[in-house]
Amino acid sequence: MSRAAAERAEEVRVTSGAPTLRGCPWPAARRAARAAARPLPVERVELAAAAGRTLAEPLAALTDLPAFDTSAMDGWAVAGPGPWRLSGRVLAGQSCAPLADGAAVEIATGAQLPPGATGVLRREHGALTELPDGAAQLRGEVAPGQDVRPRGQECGRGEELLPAGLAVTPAVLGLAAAAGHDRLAVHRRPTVELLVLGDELLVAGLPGPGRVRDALGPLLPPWLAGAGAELLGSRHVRDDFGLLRDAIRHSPADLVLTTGGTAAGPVDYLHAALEATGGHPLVDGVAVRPGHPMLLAALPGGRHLVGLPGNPLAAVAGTLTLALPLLHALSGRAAPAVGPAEPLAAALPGHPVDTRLHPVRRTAAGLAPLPHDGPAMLRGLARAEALAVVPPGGLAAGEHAEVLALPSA
Ligand SMILES: Nc1nc2c(c(=O)[nH]1)N[C@H]1C(S)=C(S)[C@@H](COP(=O)(O)OP(=O)(O)OC[C@H]3O[C@@H](n4cnc5c(N)ncnc54)[C@H](O)[C@@H]3O)O[C@H]1N2
Ligand code: MOO
Repeated sequence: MSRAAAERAEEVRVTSGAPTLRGCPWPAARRAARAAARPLPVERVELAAAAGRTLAEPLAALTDLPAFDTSAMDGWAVAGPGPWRLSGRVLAGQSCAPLADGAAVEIATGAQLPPGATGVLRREHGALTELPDGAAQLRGEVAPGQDVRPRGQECGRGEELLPAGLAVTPAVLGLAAAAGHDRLAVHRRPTVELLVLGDELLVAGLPGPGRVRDALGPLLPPWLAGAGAELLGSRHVRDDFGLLRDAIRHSPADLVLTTGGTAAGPVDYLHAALEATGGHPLVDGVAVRPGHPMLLAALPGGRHLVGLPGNPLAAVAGTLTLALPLLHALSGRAAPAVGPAEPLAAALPGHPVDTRLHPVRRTAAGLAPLPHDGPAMLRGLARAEALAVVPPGGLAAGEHAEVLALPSA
């Protein structure tokens, strides 16, 4: 089969996929994005390469932690009740001969406790005197087991430390190393190509008559990276049907993310380009403000497209509603935990039928709505900690709102 014929066959398959949700309720759109993809294949990679990916298997301890009885303080390991006769020293990384009752050895934090030791006397709590034979005698109070981290205190060998589906953060890397891992089983990173549409956009300098700065080219990549994606590239595509069609058709990315061109303006070619490339809309418009023209589509070759509206706050809504849930699904990442609903410090008016997403900050009085929340504005978002989810009809002051955390970068 020629490449063109193969592409056509694939296009037919995509077109006969799931039904299109049009103008669907906001919660259903998020669920549809999450359900649109399966996790990418599993790879075993070195720890450094696993950062930012997602655990494909539960992380089990390969050893007891600590792996040996450990001194938690600098001082002396002692055996039995005092006073003790002092001899020698054991440092971290060294091993030491057994201690008989009445004996003590100088010990460093992290050193292996000698067999027979019953506790550790901190340096600042012990007093040394000289015995008639010239040896040192140690006095002090030590409870049994004091300042000892016993073997297996944190976990036993084979114990599950973390579940699959967790993002590999720096803390996860540290724990994996501590527990004896050299490599981790993680999902392949989803790849993304960002296509920024709009002839009016400037990438540098001052906005001028009819010209606006591209706000989404700088805003989106850190969020995509934070979601575990690999950005293959970010480029501007002129308002030209053929250029957009070809950019979508030939993108090698798992997710083609576009900004602008979702509505019905004279040069809004996204829907037509999607159709021409054999894409099948899964979600076409969502009952949410801002952001209602956002869309999600299946593309030939198992790829996906998320179309973010051009207005920057609407694009953010589309990112949170469609792009990030899809990326989480591809990465095999568990959905971020939804926090408890929080009380509002002031009323948040609603849309008659759509969900609203409103930038908020947490204050002592509750969630404070931020001004400058228009679809074309980022001033409110830039100070926001989260977006409050406002159901149709709105919420009064004191009522509780679900909050959508802004993604980490
Ligand atoms: N007749 C209708 N017109 C519009 C509707 C509608 O329902 N009926 N919806 C409006 C809504 S809501 C939105 S949101 C926008 C969506 O428009 P597009 O996705 O087609 O985006 P553009 O037309 O290309 O741009 C809209 C606006 O955003 C600015 N923009 C675009 N990209 C960027 C960027 N990267 N950085 C900063 N600003 C950007 C662009 O200059 C426009 O001002 O459609 C409404 N119209
Ligand atoms: O999605 Mo539009 O930005 O609601 O105005």
